[in-house]
Amino acid sequence: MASVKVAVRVRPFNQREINLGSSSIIDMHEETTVILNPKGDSRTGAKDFTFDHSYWSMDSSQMEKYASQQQVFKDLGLDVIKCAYEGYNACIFAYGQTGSGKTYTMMGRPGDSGLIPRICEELFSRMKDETMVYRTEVSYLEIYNEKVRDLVKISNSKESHGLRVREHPKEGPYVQDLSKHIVSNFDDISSLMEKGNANRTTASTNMNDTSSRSHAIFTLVFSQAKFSKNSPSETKSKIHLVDLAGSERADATGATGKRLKEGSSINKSLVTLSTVISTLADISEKAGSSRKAFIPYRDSTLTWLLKDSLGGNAKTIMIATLSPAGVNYSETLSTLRYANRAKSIVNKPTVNEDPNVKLIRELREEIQSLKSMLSVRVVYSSGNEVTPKVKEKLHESEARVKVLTEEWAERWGETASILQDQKDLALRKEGRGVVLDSELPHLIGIDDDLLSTGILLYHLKEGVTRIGTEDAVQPQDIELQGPEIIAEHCMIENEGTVVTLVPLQDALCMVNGYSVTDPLRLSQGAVIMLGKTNMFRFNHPSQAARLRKELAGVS
Ligand SMILES: Nc1ncnc2c1ncn2[C@@H]1O[C@H](COP(=O)(O)OP(=O)(O)OP(=O)(O)O)[C@@H](O)[C@H]1O
Repeated sequence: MASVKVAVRVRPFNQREINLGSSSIIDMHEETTVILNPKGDSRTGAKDFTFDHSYWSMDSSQMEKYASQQQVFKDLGLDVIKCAYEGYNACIFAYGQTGSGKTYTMMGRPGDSGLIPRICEELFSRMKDETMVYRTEVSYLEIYNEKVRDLVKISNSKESHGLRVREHPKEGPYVQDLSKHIVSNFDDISSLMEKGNANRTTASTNMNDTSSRSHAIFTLVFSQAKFSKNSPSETKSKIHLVDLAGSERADATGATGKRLKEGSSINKSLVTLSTVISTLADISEKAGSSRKAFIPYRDSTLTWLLKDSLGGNAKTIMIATLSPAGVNYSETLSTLRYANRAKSIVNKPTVNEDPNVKLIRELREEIQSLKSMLSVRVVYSSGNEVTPKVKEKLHESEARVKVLTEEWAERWGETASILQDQKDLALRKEGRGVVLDSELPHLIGIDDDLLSTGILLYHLKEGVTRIGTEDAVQPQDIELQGPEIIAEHCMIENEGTVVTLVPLQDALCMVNGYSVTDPLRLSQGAVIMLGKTNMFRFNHPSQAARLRKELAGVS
């Protein structure tokens, strides 16, 4: 059980508020936030709220009071990193009036990054255990007018503007056909983030020049696996980092037409969020009551997708952002009340251990206890008829552990070797297909065996790649079989931009249907036949990119 952690943060005055001559209505002392009613007197008009953190970020020149992006990250971001490495799901969501600093807190500005980039950077900098295999997958979506849109993989098809939310019986709600990207370093994440941010729906409103009109959910799925002392461990943590669209009043934003429609959709999600939060808070406050309350997760796309983060299997942090200005008193008070309510929500986070690994661990525990049971029986009651049954159970469990461990190791071995190549090779989901991106020149096997189902991709490393059979005296980098393949058949020399096929000892080599006996420079898309049955397509990604550019310049 873990209560939702709640923080509030007040930003500096913006130009509009300065022009209006606004005075500050927010004060903070340690964890307490005090809001003054600009119309009341100091005695009757002050209300105070206590949170896990109250961040005063109004004026960076007041160093001792000022809460920087780094401070917020240290308190909240590091919690998320801890969850990721322990295998818990985590969620941070920023809530607040439009223009109050949600995007600044979550994403930040160039040179002054917010929680999301800092969390991603720290996640990678902690991947130090060399015996561990790490896997990080990213997706980025927005919910705009209640529809889910992929922010990284934008296509013009109608479907990508309204992806379906579905629910997996074990893994919970997910977005069907959302693109997922395996990333191997912070730069990979950064470029996805930039792409997604540029695609996010923003607009200028009276309250904020670049107001986010959508709810944005940046999701990291972080897995770790290790095989040590003959036993596997594998955990998976899902982290949602959420920048909500602003809560707003139509009169304050001056919204009409399209902006008003956005406002009502944003509010539909926020109203449902509010109902979900208050129902969950009621449940926790009336713990022990036998009545089962209905929680309307499905009433909005946002709450449905965040179901696990609200009252479920996740450690959740809410950060409520505030304007300091008196003109925003009622909005700010309502944000504080909302945040105060969220403090009561109790989640039920558990470590997400791979089910097979869990089973292996439990069986090992059982084996241990069976063994100690046996040793006690041997000492005190040998001849007892229960012993054969215990022995049989022990053998069964040991055999089962062996099989499960082998299966797991094989599966992880494959994943690990793909991840090893990850710098050059990226597997991404696109629509219903999977796209394999590689930056290095490579050969793709074109198999004429109707029954073969795998895809063969051979990277052509810098220097020489030897191709032949396993019988060759010198070990070959690519071993082939089949008619007319000789022990040392050919070499492929990769000198960066130039890749050359070098046939050896009259070996049967054909390129684009022509027999080749002398070294030949390969060009993008060439079809290579080695022997009578081994056919490959040659891809040179950087050459292809250059050709694409040239073609675009021509048309
Ligand atoms: N703590 C802060 N320190 C300095 N500037 C801030 C801070 N918080 C917000 N700002 C600035 O205030 C402006 C509005 O902030 P931001 O866009 O983050 O608001 P928002 O809550 O995301 O708004 P919306 O809901 O309309 O998207 C931006 O120019 C941002 O840089």
